[in-house]
Amino acid sequence: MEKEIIITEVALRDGSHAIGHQYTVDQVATIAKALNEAKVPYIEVTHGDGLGGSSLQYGFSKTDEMKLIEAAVSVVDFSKLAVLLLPGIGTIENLKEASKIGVKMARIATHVTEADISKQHIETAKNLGMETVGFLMMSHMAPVEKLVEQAKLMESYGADTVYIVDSAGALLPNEVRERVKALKNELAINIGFHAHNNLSLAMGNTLAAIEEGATRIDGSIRCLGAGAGNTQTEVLIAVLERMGIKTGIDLYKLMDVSEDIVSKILLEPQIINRDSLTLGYAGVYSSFLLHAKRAAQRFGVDSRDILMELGKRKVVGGQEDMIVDVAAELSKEKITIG
Ligand SMILES: CC[C@H](O)CC(=O)C(=O)O
Ligand SMILES: [Mn+2]
Repeated sequence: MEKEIIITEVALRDGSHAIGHQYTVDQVATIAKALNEAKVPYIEVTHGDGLGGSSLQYGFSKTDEMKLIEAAVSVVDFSKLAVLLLPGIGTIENLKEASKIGVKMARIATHVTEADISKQHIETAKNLGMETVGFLMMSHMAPVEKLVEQAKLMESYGADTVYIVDSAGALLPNEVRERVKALKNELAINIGFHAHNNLSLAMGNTLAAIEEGATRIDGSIRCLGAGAGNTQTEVLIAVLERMGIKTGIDLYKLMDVSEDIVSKILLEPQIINRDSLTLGYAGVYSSFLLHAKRAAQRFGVDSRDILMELGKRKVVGGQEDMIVDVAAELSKEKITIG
């Protein structure tokens, strides 16, 4: 049977981390329109930390995300809009509002061991008639059996798809393979994969996931995502075409969106530098990058030391306040030793 891979473009959500949540209505409308013309099936738009993410803890958005979602909805006639929601940050009310605006897919994200908190949100999204995804973040932190157990919970709540999310870009190809294989064996729903390129493994890991049966794949155009970014969408489409795998996306048009539009809004090109590399090496949430850089500057310490310590303490999403605590502790040690 011919393989078909369904892509979700996440630059307008995951990429929000990389630009400090500064998207404007104009930028979102222009990019969404161009992605729609390139026939990208799903486009995700929200604050980087999902609906309701705009806050002191996660960083304030320049523009109300509902305005961004509205702008995207108004320019698409092919692509479907998706939102991310982390229970505890986003609310059922946010979900209802997004659905009313015209969002067709809800991706409910939890830490890999906390799927049980997604029940109410998955069920509500289903009742609203939305396609529903369970998004298991920081998947490298749980053994395969735990991941399967948690994915089964999301399936039992009604999720149409469960994603393995390599939030830290820390998974190795063999670890991706064993995770996808186990989920394929144990679940009846679609399996998805979301990568980060901190160890330069996003493409390799994505191909490994596809080979093991994942059919829902995330990419960010121009690599515009947290940390070193995600699997670069336009590159992935070219590779998949070479492999004879269909996505329905127009490669030339996507290249043009990357080159002519998205490159212009990047603060700096998405590269693997010492900070993003340390995220993957230490197994730290990619969205912590800018917070750690700011804390390093404020306390006069090396951002890599902060990230390594966060990795050692197994800090997870929602514990962003720990970044400042760790930086302060490291600076105190420095003064004491010095
Ligand atoms: C904070 C939400 C996070 O950015 C979701 C995601 O894309 C990931 O865990 O990689
Ligand atoms: Mn991500």
